[in-house]
Amino acid sequence: MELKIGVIGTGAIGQDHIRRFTNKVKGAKVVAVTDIHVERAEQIAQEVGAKFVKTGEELISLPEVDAVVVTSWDPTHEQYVLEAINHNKYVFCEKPLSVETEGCKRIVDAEVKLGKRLVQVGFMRRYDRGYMELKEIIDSGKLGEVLMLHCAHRNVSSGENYDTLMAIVNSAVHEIDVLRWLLNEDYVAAQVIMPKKTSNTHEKLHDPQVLILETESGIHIDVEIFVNCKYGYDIKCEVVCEDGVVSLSNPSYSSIRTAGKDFTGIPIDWEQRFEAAYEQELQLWVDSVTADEMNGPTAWDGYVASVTTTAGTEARETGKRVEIKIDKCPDLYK
Ligand SMILES: NC(=O)c1ccc[n+]([C@@H]2O[C@H](COP(=O)([O-])OP(=O)(O)OC[C@H]3O[C@@H](n4cnc5c(N)ncnc54)[C@H](O)[C@@H]3O)[C@@H](O)[C@H]2O)c1
Ligand SMILES: O[C@H]1[C@H](O)[C@@H](O)[C@H](O)[C@@H](O)[C@H]1O
Repeated sequence: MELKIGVIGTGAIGQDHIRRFTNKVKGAKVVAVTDIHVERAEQIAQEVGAKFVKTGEELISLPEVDAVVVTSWDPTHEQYVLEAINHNKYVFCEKPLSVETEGCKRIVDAEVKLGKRLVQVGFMRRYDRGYMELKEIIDSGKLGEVLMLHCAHRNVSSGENYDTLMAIVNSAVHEIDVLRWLLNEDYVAAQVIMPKKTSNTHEKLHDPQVLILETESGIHIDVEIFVNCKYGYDIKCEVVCEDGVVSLSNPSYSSIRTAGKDFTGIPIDWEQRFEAAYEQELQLWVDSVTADEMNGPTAWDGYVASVTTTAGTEARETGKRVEIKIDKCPDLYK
């Protein structure tokens, strides 16, 4: 039996996910879509044989929709996730779970009240082979204790609507989630350094920024966020341990050597860099919904990410080291 999915938001990643559900993921079918950009959504609905509906609320209430995917703009996520929980339906929500920590908390409270986990957050890096290998090496203890992590999150360019706030809330949120998963510990403090601003940005965006995090055991993490780096989509993560260093490398299957130089490709965007991770993420989500048991990144992970990004924002605004205080984790998420 196929899982029948409704997708809210048929923009860039919404279309990518619809394509994956249609062509790659086994056991699922997109049966309904909605977007405020009606014409495009209607066309996509027609292409995949789905129904177009006018609103997210209407889509969630359709009896033929078993599970919901939220790929609309950040500020709309919370309302649709809460609505799906009200309808007792599984929901996959792209990050961030909510633009406010209080919003994430409302979602966590709704799940706790229901006594069941229905939400998965789109932190796809946990499904990337590179990060999985780093985790395996760290967990094996072969290199001793982890001491420091040096990371970079570089995008080729950012749009006019991408502002200073988003560097941490929209981009570094991926590192915030995946590094916590990698190290199996939470953060205790954040600081932000604002280096010299690139000329390839606009007035509302200070680019690059450096986010510094400290974990419970004292591990130091620095994350460079540079979203107009121009040359490629470059995600770096170097883990410095007591007895060695382990680093992420970009997936690359060939290189060219000529005229005394060695050229290796760099992915151009997140879609290319994390293609395999997105596919695995959605396949495992479909499998877990079908088995009626969630096992991906939870609403609690979305909440912790939000507490951390909020502390990062405060640290940037005040120029101070800000402590990160996380509520007690409810039993539902242990
Ligand atoms: N995991 C990742 O790597 C990743 C990558 C890209 C985007 N995202 C997240 O996915 C979301 C979408 O990003 P995008 O790049 O596809 O943006 P986008 O602007 O291309 O698409 C968003 C779509 O949502 C629609 N929309 C907005 N409000 C709506 C509403 N109330 N009801 C229905 N449709 C609505 C817009 O019309 C648009 O078509 C964002 O939250 C973003 O943070 C995650
Ligand atoms: O929304 C996108 C997306 O999450 C990408 O994975 C990230 O690299 C970008 O910086 C961000 O703007």
